[in-house]
Amino acid sequence: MEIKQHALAGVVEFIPRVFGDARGAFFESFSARVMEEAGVRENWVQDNQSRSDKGVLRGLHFQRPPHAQAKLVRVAQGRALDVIVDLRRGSATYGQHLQVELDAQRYNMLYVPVGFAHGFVALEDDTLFLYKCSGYYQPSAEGGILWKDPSLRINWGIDDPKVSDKDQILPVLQGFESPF
Ligand SMILES: Cc1cn([C@H]2C[C@H](O)[C@@H](COP(=O)(O)OP(=O)(O)O[C@H]3O[C@H](C)C(=O)[C@H](O)[C@H]3O)O2)c(=O)[nH]c1=O
Repeated sequence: MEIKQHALAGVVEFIPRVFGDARGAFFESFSARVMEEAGVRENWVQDNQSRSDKGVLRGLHFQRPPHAQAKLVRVAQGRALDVIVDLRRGSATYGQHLQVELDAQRYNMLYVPVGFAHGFVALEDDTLFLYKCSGYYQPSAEGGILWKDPSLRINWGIDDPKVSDKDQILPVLQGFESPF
């Protein structure tokens, strides 16, 4: 397992060893020991899975404390461009974002600490997006930032994504009071 510390403090990418053979492929999709080695210490309490066709964009979401969630995200089928935005008020990289392509060839995974808004756009049909959460779903604590906020300068690589009505009315970062 390759462990890559990204420029946004605390964000870690895991690139597992994938064992291919004539039958297909195998890889370890979660190891508490590897998390410990990487300094990731979370109590994962909920696994989520969503399926999205090409062009579907979900995000940018978070849950406010005390229901904030760290996430460990990966793609089990297809490909997605994952995007996280640093909303930690004390962070030197506040408002900055990171993009990581997740796919079902390398099976790379991204650890997203508490304090980030998270979203992705599916790059292929039938993209299966799986993620662990360190907090349970709490609808009343849901918040987010508008995916196309011009101040974020995110290049999603797609002009007209399919976005839920709920996500189309999320606030922009300017004037936003981060809860982190
Ligand atoms: C997130 C969630 C949703 N739901 C229900 C609520 C709705 O009836 C339905 C779809 O929810 P939503 O439209 O919020 O799903 P996404 O747009 O994929 O939301 C996710 O999108 C981005 C990528 C994230 O990082 C978050 O984990 C999450 O907000 O599933 C649940 O029952 N439990 C849950 O944990």
